[in-house]
Amino acid sequence: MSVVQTIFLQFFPASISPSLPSSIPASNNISVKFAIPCCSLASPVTVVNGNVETMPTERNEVRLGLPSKGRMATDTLDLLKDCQLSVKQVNPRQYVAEIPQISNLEVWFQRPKDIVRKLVSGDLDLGIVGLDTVSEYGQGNEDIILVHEALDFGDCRLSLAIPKYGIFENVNSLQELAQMPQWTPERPLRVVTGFTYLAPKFMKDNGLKHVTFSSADGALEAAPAMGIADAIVDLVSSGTTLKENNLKEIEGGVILESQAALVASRKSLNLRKGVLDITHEMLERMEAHLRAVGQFTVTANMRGSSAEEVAELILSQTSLSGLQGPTVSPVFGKRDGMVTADYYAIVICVPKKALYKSVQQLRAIGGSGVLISPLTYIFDEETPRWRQLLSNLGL
Ligand SMILES: Nc1ncnc2c1ncn2[C@@H]1O[C@H](COP(=O)(O)OP(=O)(O)OP(=O)(O)O)[C@@H](O)[C@H]1O
Ligand SMILES: O=P(O)(O)OC[C@H]1O[C@H](OP(=O)(O)OP(=O)(O)O)[C@H](O)[C@@H]1O
Ligand SMILES: [Mg+2]
Repeated sequence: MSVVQTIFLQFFPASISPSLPSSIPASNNISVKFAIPCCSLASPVTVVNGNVETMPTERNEVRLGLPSKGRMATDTLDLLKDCQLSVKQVNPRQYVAEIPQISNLEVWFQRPKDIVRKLVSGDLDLGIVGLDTVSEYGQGNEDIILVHEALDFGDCRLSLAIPKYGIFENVNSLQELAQMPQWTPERPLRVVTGFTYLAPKFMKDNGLKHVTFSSADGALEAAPAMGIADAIVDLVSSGTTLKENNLKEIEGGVILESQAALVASRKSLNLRKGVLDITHEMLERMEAHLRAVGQFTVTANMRGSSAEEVAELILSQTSLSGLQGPTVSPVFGKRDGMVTADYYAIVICVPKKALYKSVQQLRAIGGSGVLISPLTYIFDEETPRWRQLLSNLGL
């Protein structure tokens, strides 16, 4: 990690821009903070990697935005709980809370779209929201960084859907939809969606010309049957809502795949004290938990004349190799006054789907006293996502 130097300079507003950025080489990673005396309106600026950045609003606490309601709210709290991060909310109508395990962190409950907006405005530093919301409301803003893009809940896809009936009966791909003679400048394809940024962008990127959009917040699936629209762009998970409303997805019609993600403001990571450390801790806890989901530790006793012999036996079985090979330790006993190891205890890590097969294979090679317990965390040496985040920040 490179060193970030901080230089405090005093200056008057008129002298700010011309000389500073060019005098600082981009590779030097120098952070320059300006204190502006007698001028409460101007924000301090910082130079990171040669770029001038405005300091987000002055405050000391780090802020994490969590969904206040809707289907993501409970799952988000459950994930944090599984990471031993308990969100303490005094009462459900209060929008601020704390996580006692992480000091100086404020939790703010907000609607998902507002979490993204507030990350962009600098009113939040971190957030947990769906990737669909990040893309729709972040609109490609480079200040929003995906810290963990796969939190393993809120899985859905943003998809274009059309009726199964009428003129669409034999239309099964985006290409076929685009080539329908019905769509003209006078009578365009009418699409209803809550994704008013992503949907038009997708249609444009895919060369669909005669399209108009209207927006609605919910129950979009009713619009085609009501005659209000020809097609919809909405989230699909199980596909039940589409099916129940006689709609279908088409080939090439998936706009994006989504699940919950941990996101952060680049500015906050670069400039606000404590944000990078808190992000690191949250990322480590989340990765350790998510890696452990569905994994079990299996311990058993095996008879053998040496640890190597037992290890060889175990490694000869396809379902018993574990995360990094088996741990084999001697179990000592006393025979004829001599301390000997007739048994070896083995410990392996097995995914849930291979659990029963592993037990069968262990028994087949002489394993006994098989104990199984679920894994809570797997902490790796250093998470690739952390390295990627640092490199993304130029650190
Ligand atoms: N059917 C679904 N299955 C799984 N995840 C979904 C589904 N629908 C939405 N999501 C995920 O949950 C997030 C929140 O959706 P939800 O419907 O709770 O709120 P919203 O409709 O976006 O918010 P609001 O009601 O405040 O406008 C979505 O952005 C998406 O990531
Ligand atoms: O494929 P499915 O599993 O049927 O899920 C898809 C539905 O879920 C979401 O609606 P939600 O239930 O959030 O209601 P909303 O329209 O009020 O947001 C989405 O807008 C779809 O309507
Ligand atoms: Mg919804």
